[in-house]
Amino acid sequence: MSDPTADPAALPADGLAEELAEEALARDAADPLAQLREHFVLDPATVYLDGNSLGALPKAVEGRLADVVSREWGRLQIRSWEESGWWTMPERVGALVAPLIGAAPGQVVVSDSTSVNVLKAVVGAVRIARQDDPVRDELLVDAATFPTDGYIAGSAARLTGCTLRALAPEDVPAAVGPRTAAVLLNHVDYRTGALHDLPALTAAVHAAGALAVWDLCHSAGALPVGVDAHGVDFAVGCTYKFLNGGPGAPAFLYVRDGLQERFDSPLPGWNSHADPFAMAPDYEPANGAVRGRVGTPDILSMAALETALGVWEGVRIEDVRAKSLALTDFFLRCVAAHGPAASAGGSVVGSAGGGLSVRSVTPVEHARRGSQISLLCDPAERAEPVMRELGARGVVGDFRRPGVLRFGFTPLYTSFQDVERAARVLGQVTGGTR
Ligand SMILES: Cc1ncc(COP(=O)(O)O)c(C=O)c1O
Ligand SMILES: Nc1c(O)cccc1C(=O)C[C@H](N)C(=O)O
Repeated sequence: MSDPTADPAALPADGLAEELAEEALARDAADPLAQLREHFVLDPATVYLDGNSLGALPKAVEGRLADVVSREWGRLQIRSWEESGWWTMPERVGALVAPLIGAAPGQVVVSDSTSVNVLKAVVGAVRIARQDDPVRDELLVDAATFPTDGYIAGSAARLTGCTLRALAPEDVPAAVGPRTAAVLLNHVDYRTGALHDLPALTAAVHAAGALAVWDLCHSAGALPVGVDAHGVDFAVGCTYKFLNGGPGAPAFLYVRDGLQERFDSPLPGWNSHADPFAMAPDYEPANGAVRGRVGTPDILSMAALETALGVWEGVRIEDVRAKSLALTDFFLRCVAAHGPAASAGGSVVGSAGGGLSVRSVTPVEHARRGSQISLLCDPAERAEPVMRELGARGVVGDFRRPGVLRFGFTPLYTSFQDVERAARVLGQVTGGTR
């Protein structure tokens, strides 16, 4: 078997494709997480590399939803708020997400969408920063952020009277200062798959006396986050990507223990009231993670998510990370092997017939890589038809303008054979394969 850490350009050309196929088989046979794939509904004819957008369906979800619909809703009806534990689901499901992001109990609630939780977290953070120091009137945001975070940060700035400044995450330590109230950053960049240095950036934000809000959409369930260990103040994230909760599954909100009593949510709905059924005219916030709730939870989606999270029982996020890095390393090697490959600036470049080349824009260093590989096509206009053709040949990734092919790797169900096949088909589609 080839050395998995070998430089792709240094591998022998002859028989390389066969070697990689054999290596994939051997690595799947040795993979300690391999049996988890059995928990998912997967089409054997398709390689699914889009779990960074919508995770695959865990098999147990269908039965759970059938039961929630027919028994809990159909027969128990309104009694289910108590008898089926519907009312406390946001905290209960939050407690299942907590260990996956390194949070001790009582700090995570599952509720609403990530977009909505960004508003709660950013406004909440600015309000706390202002309690300590009213002069703080600046909000910093990752310039390359997923758009919803930028739009909502803009609204949060208007609501709180802050100015909003967009900048690259690596420029935060130099930019954050005595006027900064809060900084909103993405742990993993949705387009490039770059992993930002959460511990160092959080420390830099704190050194300036500001609060750090992290969007964990592309890291929760893909790698260890360590929110408690690194002193993160607020965090939000999707549950329909690497946590496989299903389309539109409710998002999570983390509020650090030490800030919970001071968290003044901009969306103080009746579900976060200390005594919701008092139906009191005045708002009195509940304590703990419940304070992040707003209105009636979406029980069907929440039930799907709760069951989906059952797959994680006994799974260590460190093992998931190790497999994720092995999968992405292997993909880069296979992509290089299936197109005439060269190494350029540390990134794999495959250039193929018809003047098409692909270049990885995902950092090579493990410490800077999430669980996806993004290949930039040159010319960019070829990316969309390439992804369409990949889909037609049973390889599902996605495309982001201007010319990025995104491939997401979910260690719970992605195999090394999936990776090898995807790269081989990509080579065929781009015209560079052996
Ligand atoms: C980084 C990031 N933040 C937020 C979102 C979206 O959140 P919502 O579920 O509210 O659409 C996504 C993906 O859709 C995302 O990738
Ligand atoms: N949430 C999505 C949706 O409702 C439709 C299509 C895609 C999505 C996504 O999750 C996109 C994803 N956040 C991204 O990284 O691009």
